[in-house]
Amino acid sequence: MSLRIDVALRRGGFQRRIRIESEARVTALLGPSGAGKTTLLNAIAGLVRPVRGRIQVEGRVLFDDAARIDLPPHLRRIGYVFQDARLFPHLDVRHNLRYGRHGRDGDARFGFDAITALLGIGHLLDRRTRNLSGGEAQRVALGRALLSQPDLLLMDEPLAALDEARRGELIPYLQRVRDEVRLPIVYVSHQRDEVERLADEVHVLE
Ligand SMILES: Nc1ncnc2c1ncn2[C@@H]1O[C@H](COP(=O)(O)OP(=O)(O)OP(=O)(O)O)[C@@H](O)[C@H]1O
Repeated sequence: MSLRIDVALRRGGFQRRIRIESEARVTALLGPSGAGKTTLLNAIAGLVRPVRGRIQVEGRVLFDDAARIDLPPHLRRIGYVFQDARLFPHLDVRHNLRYGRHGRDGDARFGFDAITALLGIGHLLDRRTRNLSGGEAQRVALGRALLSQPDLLLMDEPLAALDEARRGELIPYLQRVRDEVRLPIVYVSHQRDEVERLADEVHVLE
């Protein structure tokens, strides 16, 4: 796992240089509101353009202003899970999972059956998404992200919208993804205890 980031970011009046070098499976970004955590994830995903700098994931350069490299989001091979699941309300769980799937099942790194089993969502496939609990919806969102066959998974406070009990239910699934899926993960959170249960390395953005 390798992540090399050195970027200058600007959003309105916010301006910051962020440097992260990590070989960890799960790299956590911790820091107060407004520290730039979401902005950094968006820069990695290609949704925010850094003023300058370089972003390299697993040896692949996604952005390098000096070399004029700026891959569009759909070519970055990144899965993104947000605070809210953002599932498509008009599709059932199966079609949410199949949305954005790349490659054929046979040669896909993350297969449909393996991912639904890993996340314990096999029994939900025919359900409409509006009837899911918050934790179930997050597991489907995570499955959808993994089935897009990413090289890197970004998670922006995936537990923040859940109550304490649901949070406790979801954490073991996040640990399973960490342990059984060979994929670097960048995990944003406000909660140090949550980060300590999930991350190998913690970067604090002040
Ligand atoms: N589109 C925008 N236009 C102007 N300013 C922005 C924009 N997006 C973010 N900012 C500012 O950039 C700074 C960093 O925001 P960001 O959302 O990255 O912080 P964060 O660390 O993720 O915070 P939180 O934990 O509250 O999500 C904030 O001061 C925010 O107000």
